[in-house]
Amino acid sequence: MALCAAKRRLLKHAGSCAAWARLLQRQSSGGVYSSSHGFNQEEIREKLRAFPGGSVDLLKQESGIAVLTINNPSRMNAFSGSMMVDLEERVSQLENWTDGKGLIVQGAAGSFCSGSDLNAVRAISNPQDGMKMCMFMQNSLTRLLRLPLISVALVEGRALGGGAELTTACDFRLMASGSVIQFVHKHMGLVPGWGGAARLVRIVGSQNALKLLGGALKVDPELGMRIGLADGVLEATRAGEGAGHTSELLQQVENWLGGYTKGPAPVIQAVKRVVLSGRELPLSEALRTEKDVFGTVWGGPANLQALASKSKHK
Ligand SMILES: CCCC(=O)SCCNC(=O)CCNC(=O)[C@H](O)C(C)(C)COP(=O)(O)OP(=O)(O)OC[C@H]1O[C@@H](n2cnc3c(N)ncnc32)[C@H](O)[C@@H]1OP(=O)(O)O
Repeated sequence: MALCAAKRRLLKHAGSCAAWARLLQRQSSGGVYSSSHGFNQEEIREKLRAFPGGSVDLLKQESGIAVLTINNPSRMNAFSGSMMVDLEERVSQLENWTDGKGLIVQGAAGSFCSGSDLNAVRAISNPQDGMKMCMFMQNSLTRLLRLPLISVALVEGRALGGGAELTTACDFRLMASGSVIQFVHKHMGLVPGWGGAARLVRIVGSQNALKLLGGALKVDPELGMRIGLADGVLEATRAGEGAGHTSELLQQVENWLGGYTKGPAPVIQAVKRVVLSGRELPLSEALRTEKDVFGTVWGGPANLQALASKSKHK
């Protein structure tokens, strides 16, 4: 009898593993463009690598929270071509991180990101190359937002242009006092192209998005909180800027994120998946996905443990 129950549990677990694999496939293969759209990833990678400088660094921590750092301080963390390729590679690593629960995206040395590197932009200003860069970055940022991790942008200093778009590819944004998010595209004769407009509308609504893009408004933490672009304001206790100041802010963000990532990785990842489905899919498809995700945690170790401990939620 006990053997049968154990076998049933094992079969159920195998079944949920298969469901899990299907979900991973469905949600993380998730770029927007493929070869059917004339998108040749290898070709654009090669082109982008011709504009080197800076890096995008990934630190995966035992806590299940990773830190992704946009690192090009001499250009206010602008994205060179090679950094765009780096970003895509880091997203791939995060897609395969089974123990992951949360992600913090930050800029190095006290500033978030000043968008695309204007030197690279000038060199690829022809429409064909611009489209390719745009598709490449849309794919990477869409995959970033679709990671089964709860993500937060730590906005310190300035997030301009593509940097502002990057903040919208995270689930949450926490703004340090004195920081600014600004969609400066209009001043550059542009509109967002990294998916930032589509995501912004979903975050702040079309009225606010139109104001932010049409006016190239500077969003400080106060305005950010008012329109729902910011989810919190970070106040450092140390005066000024510098390494201590930055690591104090990072610690504050880790603590904040810890409030949402406490628990086993499969459960936290399942939470992100059901919210992501609700956000992106038509209702009937979202409901079916929710059922599949539910199947991955129902009768799982955390669920059985909670049942055994007769937990109460007072
Ligand atoms: C679809 C994507 C669309 C886009 O992202 S378009 C790009 C939008 N971003 C911009 O236009 C940013 C332009 N930069 C600025 O406004 C200012 O540099 C910024 C960020 C406010 C900082 O101002 P300051 O604090 O006065 O510092 P600064 O101007 O002396 O800058 C320090 C060094 O960083 C460089 N830098 C800043 N942003 C850059 C960028 N995006 N691409 C390439 N280089 C960039 C800047 O040129 C300067 O370098 P250098 O010391 O003169 O060699």
